[in-house]
Amino acid sequence: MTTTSNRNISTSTVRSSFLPFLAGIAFGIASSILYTRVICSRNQKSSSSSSSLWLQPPSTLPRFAQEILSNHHHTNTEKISNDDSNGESTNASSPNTALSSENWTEVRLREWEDLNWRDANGWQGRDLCHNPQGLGVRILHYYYKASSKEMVGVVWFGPHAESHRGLCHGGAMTSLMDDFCGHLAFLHSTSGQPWSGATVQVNVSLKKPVKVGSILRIIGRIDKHEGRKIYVHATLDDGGGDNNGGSSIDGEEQNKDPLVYATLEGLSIDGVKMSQHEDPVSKRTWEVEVCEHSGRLQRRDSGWKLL
Ligand SMILES: CCCCCCCC/C=C\CCCCCCCC(=O)SCCNC(=O)CCNC(=O)[C@H](O)C(C)(C)COP(=O)(O)OP(=O)(O)OC[C@H]1O[C@@H](n2cnc3c(N)ncnc32)[C@H](O)[C@@H]1OP(=O)(O)O
Repeated sequence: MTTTSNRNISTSTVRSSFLPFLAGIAFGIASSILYTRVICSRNQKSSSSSSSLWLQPPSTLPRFAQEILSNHHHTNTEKISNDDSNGESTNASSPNTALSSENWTEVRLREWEDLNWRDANGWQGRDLCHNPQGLGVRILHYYYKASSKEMVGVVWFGPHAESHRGLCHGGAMTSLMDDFCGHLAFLHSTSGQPWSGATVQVNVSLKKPVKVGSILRIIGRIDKHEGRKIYVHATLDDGGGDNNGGSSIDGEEQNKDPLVYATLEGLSIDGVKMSQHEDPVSKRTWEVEVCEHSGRLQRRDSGWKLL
């Protein structure tokens, strides 16, 4: 009898001390599940929204960029030559007014777009300014006009160009200027050889901080060609609209004076053979033709015809 009652007492004591313990464990598990679900989903939401915002340029480009793109429809084919006419008008107007002309050609290099081809043909990595997956500074489009030796580009400053909080590194702007100077010089090069030339001076004046995520315009021209020296002037600006990743759609914004972020005085040397490959890739030529998809005139390298 005594034994039974002792057992009953001890069982009920165990139960009464275990129940709160079990309840505590259950509560703990439930709260940690709840915490994980709520907090993680919140984190996932914020990280997925930031990645969709930052990992690609915005799908709607600012007005100036849309205008640059829409002004380059063309229906004629023409054969490339290294003289300045190229069947294009000889209007030596300022870069801004020249944008209304149809005689700009989009510049396309296979090594910027076809990464498998790039890897198979001796490149070791990705282009600093033209990597289609790049998150630093990325040139989305370049247009060249041989008659006036001008070029214009649409540029995206991605999340990996950041320096000060929310603002881009001056080196991102300078890399862009280096690329612009090199391309303008090589497009105009007398040698006609691919990748034959080098930028030797990039004097960049940084005028305003660029926000991460901005889409800006780079526009410039060859000022002087003295022997092998090609002098380039360029401006990085907002194209006359809102620079914050998308311009205002109303017409007033469009007519504002462009906000200048940086200017370049650059020098490239024509005909320098920087890399010593001797293969069909190094013997490419520029070709100007209408793109079968967009109907737009393009200046692209003949490497598109190589396997
Ligand atoms: C065809 C279609 C198919 C498609 C093909 C694609 C085409 C590609 C198109 C687009 C791609 C564009 C990609 C652009 C990428 C951006 C550009 C870069 O990143 S380039 C890499 C960074 N730059 C360097 O690494 C240079 C380093 N420097 C050097 O290696 C040497 O300085 C070199 C080889 C350039 C010197 O060349 P020397 O020896 O042939 O020439 P010397 O005689 O020294 O100079 C010639 C003239 O230039 C002046 N000069 C040279 N360097 C100078 C400097 N730093 N400042 C001022 N003047 C300089 C000299 O005083 C001389 O002038 P005086 O003729 O005597 O009046």
